[in-house]
Amino acid sequence: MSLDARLVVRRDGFTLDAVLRAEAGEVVALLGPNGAGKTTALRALAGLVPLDDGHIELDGERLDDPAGKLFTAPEHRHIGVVFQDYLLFPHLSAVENVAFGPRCRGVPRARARADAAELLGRVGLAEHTGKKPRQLSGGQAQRVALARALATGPRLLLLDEPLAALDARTRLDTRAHLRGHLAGHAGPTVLVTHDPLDAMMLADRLVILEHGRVVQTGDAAAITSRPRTDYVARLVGLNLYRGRADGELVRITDDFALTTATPQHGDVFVAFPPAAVALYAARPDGSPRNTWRATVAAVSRHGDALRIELTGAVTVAADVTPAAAVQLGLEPGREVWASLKATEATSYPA
Ligand SMILES: Nc1ncnc2c1ncn2[C@@H]1O[C@H](COP(=O)(O)OP(=O)(O)OP(=O)(O)O)[C@@H](O)[C@H]1O
Repeated sequence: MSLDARLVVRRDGFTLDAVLRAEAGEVVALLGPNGAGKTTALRALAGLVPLDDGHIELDGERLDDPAGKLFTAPEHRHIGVVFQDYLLFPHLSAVENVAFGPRCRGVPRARARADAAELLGRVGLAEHTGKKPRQLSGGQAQRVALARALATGPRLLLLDEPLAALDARTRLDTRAHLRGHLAGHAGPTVLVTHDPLDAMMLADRLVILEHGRVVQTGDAAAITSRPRTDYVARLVGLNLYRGRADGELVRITDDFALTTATPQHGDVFVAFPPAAVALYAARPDGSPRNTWRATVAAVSRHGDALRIELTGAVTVAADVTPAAAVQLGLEPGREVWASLKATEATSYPA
């Protein structure tokens, strides 16, 4: 069971053109900012938005192929979908909601109900099978929606912002459970989210979508250590620059260069965490490399630290302790010296 798709959907002022592949049992997260095209991609996979070009192939079977005028209706795709707001039938109980799909496919009532009850038990809702959606908490409704999507034995499972409707506390618990439930699905899973934590905790692989295009793909470790766009760098909290490397020296602009720990040649990215940037009132002694003058543009709270946005030869974020911020008098307009250890800066081919 595998998914092989190139999704092309054209709209006024927006084009989605994304290649998406997922293996059996693999969970792929489509992650991107608002308007990147995540929902459009998911709806195209589900057959709710027709492709303008490209193809969708599941288990080697072509579902959609606009060039060959092939389109498979949503109900014939064998795809399970968990929508963002779950879309449970309000007048049906949890067990009836889950049994609905199999009943529509001709499974006898008693059998469908027994299977549905079994599925609800698996997602920890054995005690709640008779409840209507309005009698369920957000986290419980989410699990009913998941059980309903799995009830027809789908070849592909799609989840649209599966945790977005939940409060922070429920989200934490549900995220942990959801990961386990997804592992029980034999086919590929594609989930859409704009929350990097959801993506990294739930998915085996991340596909980053920006402006309708795939800009980066890889597992969480690869993406977080080697971001390739500003969006991804901000997501994982790294400073990111493009430059030209000649050995350890990377020229970022005409009058700014950084020394890194990783010799490269040609076009590269340079990344380092804000905590690797140290700030001083006067030019620090003994560390001539990677030291530059900067001006504080903004100060904000970031966990236990303060995040200092600096302008100057380059724009950079630095994390300092509140004590250091007070000592240095860090406030917008303050001039400081910034310093970065070469061992903290990584460069990799662009
Ligand atoms: N039915 C539609 N008709 C025309 N344009 C649309 C339609 N739906 C979405 N769009 C546009 O397509 C683009 C992608 O939207 P989409 O909802 O897929 O993005 P998204 O990544 O899911 O964003 P969000 O995280 O905000 O849900 C946007 O520019 C949006 O305005």
